[in-house]
Amino acid sequence: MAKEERKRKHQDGVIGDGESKKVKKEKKDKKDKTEKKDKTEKKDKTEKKDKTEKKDKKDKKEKKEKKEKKEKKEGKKEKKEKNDAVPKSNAESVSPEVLDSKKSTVKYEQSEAINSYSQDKVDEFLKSNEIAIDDPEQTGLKPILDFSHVDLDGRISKALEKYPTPTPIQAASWPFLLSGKDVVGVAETGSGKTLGFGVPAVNNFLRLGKQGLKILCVSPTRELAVQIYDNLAEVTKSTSVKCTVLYGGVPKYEQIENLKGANVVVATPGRLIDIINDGAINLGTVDYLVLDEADRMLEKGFEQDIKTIMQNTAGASRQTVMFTATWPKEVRELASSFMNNPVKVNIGNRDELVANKRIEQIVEVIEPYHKENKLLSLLRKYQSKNKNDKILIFALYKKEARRIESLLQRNSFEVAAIHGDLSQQQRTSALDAFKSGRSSLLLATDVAARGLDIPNVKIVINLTFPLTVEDYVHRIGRTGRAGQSGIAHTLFTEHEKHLSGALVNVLRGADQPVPEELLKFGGHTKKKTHSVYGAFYKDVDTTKTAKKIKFD
Ligand SMILES: Nc1ncnc2c1ncn2[C@@H]1O[C@H](COP(=O)(O)OP(=O)(O)OP(=O)(O)O)[C@@H](O)[C@H]1O
Repeated sequence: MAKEERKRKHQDGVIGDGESKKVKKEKKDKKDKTEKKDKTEKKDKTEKKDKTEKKDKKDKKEKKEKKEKKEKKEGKKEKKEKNDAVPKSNAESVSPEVLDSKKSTVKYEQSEAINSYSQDKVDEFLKSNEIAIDDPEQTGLKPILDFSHVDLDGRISKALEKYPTPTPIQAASWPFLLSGKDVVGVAETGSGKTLGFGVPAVNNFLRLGKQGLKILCVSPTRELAVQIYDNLAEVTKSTSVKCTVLYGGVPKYEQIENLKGANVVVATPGRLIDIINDGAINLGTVDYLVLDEADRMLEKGFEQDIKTIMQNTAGASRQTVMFTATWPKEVRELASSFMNNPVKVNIGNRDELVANKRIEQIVEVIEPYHKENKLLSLLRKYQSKNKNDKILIFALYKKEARRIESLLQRNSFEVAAIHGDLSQQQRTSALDAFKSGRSSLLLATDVAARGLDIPNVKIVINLTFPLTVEDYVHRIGRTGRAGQSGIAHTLFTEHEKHLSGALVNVLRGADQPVPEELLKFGGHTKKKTHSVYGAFYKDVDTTKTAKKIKFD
């Protein structure tokens, strides 16, 4: 097992539920394999004869399939040539637009309001919001600049009333999602991605009079699954659409009961597969599948689960949607193997790893043994400014989290904690206390790094740097959400020096100051440090000589 993967497994909740089951299953599979081997050898002899006969048949079949494939390809090429004939900048001429997607039932009509605005206006909007759209079919669909520009079911529009305008990721991705296209949406943390994929899903469900279980959204952590569920339940509250959520750490019975009549399921992969194996859910009708935090879902720890889930859904007629704030090159190929000609909507230059620019990033290079005292003084400093400012502290491992939790308690800090040694009930109530403001300090492992939308987190403190710089971007993204500002204060030690180059790039990319001490690790910058993410570093200035930090 790769070192990084092993490290991940020591973290809590980041790896999917049902991990131990997986190991048991592997053992069982191994045993079964040895038994099977003897049988197979005997069988092989008899089969050899049959095979020769079958081979001839197979060859004929393959020839036929090849021919069909070739014909199909030529057909596609013809279609592409047709699309290429529509100039990108001349999208108005396609209006009024009724786009039949590959999913025959889905229709999206570009509204008069959208048709009436000029390409210059569109270009200006795309430019000022740093939106890049890569549409392989060149449909020329324009972004929506206002909620009224899209014909949403009235009950959904009502749920959106509290928001003034669509966020850039919503504006740019909705036309494609409503058209039934596969979409990869990459946008900064806290930029409204949940409604980005949720609203079109529910709208098409209602508009097309769908029935049964149609929408499945898979998320890497239990807390995030619950949050997505809450969002979708809010959007659908005055409709007959039934949403439900499946996650581990709590009894299955009630969740299975709730599946009856569900149209939308939000789930963590481990519990979902468990319920598939119980035969208690049929995903065969699912035609809208979302991977939230998609890069995380495609990492090795989840990859096989995702494949299993995909195989259980409606296949060819499935619309597949992946949303994320970080999109390392290394997962893109795998992602595209699950998708059909996806449209890529990129907000900000997300080909590079970029943090939310509204977050003030402070990085202090310190000696490891100073970390705990430093944490205490930081907490005093930030709490003296405003006692009620919410502060989220990240530790790397649950063992560390436990130690820090008691350190804080000994020093009279009231802290809620969320890590894998706690029961799901304790995790949920700690998160609730922090969300509601009853507790202004939350100590967490990376189980809380991704996706959690906690109002008014003012400060994120990284007590220990995460395993990857992507995780860093997600962690600090718990502040500065929905247009607000925030502070991320990171303690960086020699133990993480292999990530210094990547961190320098993130700081520079967000116009943040780079401490001298961090640059001094420059000579140690490695090109590849994570088995999945691989090299995502730009070159950094390594001309400064590295000064070795001494440890006692
Ligand atoms: N159109 C909108 N206008 C203003 N706020 C919005 C809009 N859409 C969603 N929001 C709010 O923005 C906040 C962040 O949204 P969300 O949790 O979907 O972010 P995200 O992009 O998924 O972040 P992450 O990458 O961390 O998962 C939420 O509180 C949500 O209610």
